[in-house]
Amino acid sequence: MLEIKDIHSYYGKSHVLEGVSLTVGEGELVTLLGRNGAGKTTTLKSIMGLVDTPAGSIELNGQSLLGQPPFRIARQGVALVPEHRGIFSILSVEENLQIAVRAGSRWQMADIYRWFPRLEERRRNRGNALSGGEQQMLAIARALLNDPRILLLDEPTEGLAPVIVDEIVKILKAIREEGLSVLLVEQNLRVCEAVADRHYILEQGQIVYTGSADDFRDDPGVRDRYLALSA
Ligand SMILES: Nc1ncnc2c1ncn2[C@@H]1O[C@H](COP(=O)(O)OP(=O)(O)OP(=O)(O)O)[C@@H](O)[C@H]1O
Repeated sequence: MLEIKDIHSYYGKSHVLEGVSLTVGEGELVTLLGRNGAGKTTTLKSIMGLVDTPAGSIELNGQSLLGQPPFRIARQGVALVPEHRGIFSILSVEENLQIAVRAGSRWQMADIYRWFPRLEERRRNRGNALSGGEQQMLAIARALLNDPRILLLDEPTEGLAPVIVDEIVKILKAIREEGLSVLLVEQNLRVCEAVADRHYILEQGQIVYTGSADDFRDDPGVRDRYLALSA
């Protein structure tokens, strides 16, 4: 499905990703962990064509994404939900969703309201009247309406109250059950362990660990070595 091999990414002269390789299989939910500044967001941006990635390869179902403009990458089935959510604050929830609806998409408004009853309750509220958790749900819902083949999520639970985090976990599990592939950047280990099939850890622009959910759970040393400061 998604196959990244040995990518190098830069901000100007600053060499941030130094040979990152990872894969996300069909229907797999994979997390990308690591301390602040490790390069997690940059990895998602590299997939989406938003940073300079002059070396390596990025393929979705065998088709190269590298070097294509972001709108083409989106059309090929990659959806990014960025950390700052990217919803329209002056539009209502319903309007935010309507402009993302695509004819022929696997998911339509009715599906979204079934998955996110809270968004249906709030459908006439403007984006800027929503809580952080509701904004996050709206951003995920908009991405789903685009009918992606893979969803890239950047810290969807950051700054949210525990009860809302639980709702996001439920949504992530539902997305996984639908068979959608997901690459999740997340600092909350409880969330990662609740939903993931596999984990990668990034450190200073390099992958330093990869393991199944079971391997990761059974090896607390990994956490101490690579994540202790941010967990
Ligand atoms: N627009 C930018 N211009 C220059 N350097 C940047 C830019 N964005 C990020 N960086 C640098 O790239 C490195 C990786 O940043 P990145 O945001 O990918 O890390 P991260 O693992 O997502 O961390 P965080 O959890 O803090 O978001 C950091 O050293 C950061 O300072």
